[in-house]
Amino acid sequence: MIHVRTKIDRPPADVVAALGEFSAATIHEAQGRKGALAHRLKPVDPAMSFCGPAFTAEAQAGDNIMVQVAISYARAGDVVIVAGGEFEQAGSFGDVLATACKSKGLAAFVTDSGVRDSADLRTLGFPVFSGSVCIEGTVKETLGHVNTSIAVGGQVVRPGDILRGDADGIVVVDPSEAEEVVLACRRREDHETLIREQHRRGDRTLIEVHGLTEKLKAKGLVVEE
Ligand SMILES: O=C([O-])CC(=O)C(=O)O
Ligand SMILES: [Mg+2]
Repeated sequence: MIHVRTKIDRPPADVVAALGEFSAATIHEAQGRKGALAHRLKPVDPAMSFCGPAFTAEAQAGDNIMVQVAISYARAGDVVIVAGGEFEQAGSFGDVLATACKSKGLAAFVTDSGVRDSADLRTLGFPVFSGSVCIEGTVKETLGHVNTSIAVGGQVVRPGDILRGDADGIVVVDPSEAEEVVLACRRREDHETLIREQHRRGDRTLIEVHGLTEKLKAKGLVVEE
C-alpha cells in the first residue's frame, strides 16, 4: 500500500497568483458561495495570508508523524493541509516545524487540529491556520496517507486544489474553475468599487445604492419617521 504520493498536478503559477489578489470572501462569493472551510479554521495572526496548491495529509488525532512526513515531501509554494480528526486538544505543529516549512518556501500550513508556540509562529510570519491553539504535544506513531482526497473543515480538498486563506478563513477552488473564478472576482471587485464610490459621495441612501427600494416595498417594510 502506498502511503505517500509525491507527484501531484499543480495549477499554473499565474492562475494561483491571480487568485491570490482577491480575498477569501470575494472568491467564495464569486464562485457561487461555495468552498468555504469551517470558520473555526483561522490564522494564528490575522495578518497571515496565502494562496497555493493543496498538498494533503491525513493524521491520526493527537499524532503528528504524517504532518512531518507531508512537510518533508511538499515543495516550495505548496500549502500543506492536514485532516487531523478535528482534534483540538493537541499542538500538532509549532515553531520548529514552521521553521522547516519557511526554509522550504512552503506557502502555508493548515490543520483542523491544533498548533502551539503561537507567539513564535507570529514572529516567524509563516502562515499557519488551525482549529485551535493548544499546549499539549503529540505522539509520532501512526501512519496515514499523503496526497489523497481529505475532508477538512467540512470541505473535500484534493491534492492540487487551490487554497486561499486570509484573516476571514480559507476557501478551496477547483483548479478547473480557477480562471473563471478570477474573472468573476474581478467583476465583483469592480461592482463593489462603484458601490463604495457612491457611499463616499453620500448623495443617495444605502437602501437606494444597494438596490433594495423595490424589494423592501414588496415585503411591506413599514418605517416610522
Ligand atoms: O513538537 C512538535 O511536534 C510540534 C512543535 O511544538 C513544533 O514544531 O515546534
Ligand atoms: Mg514546539
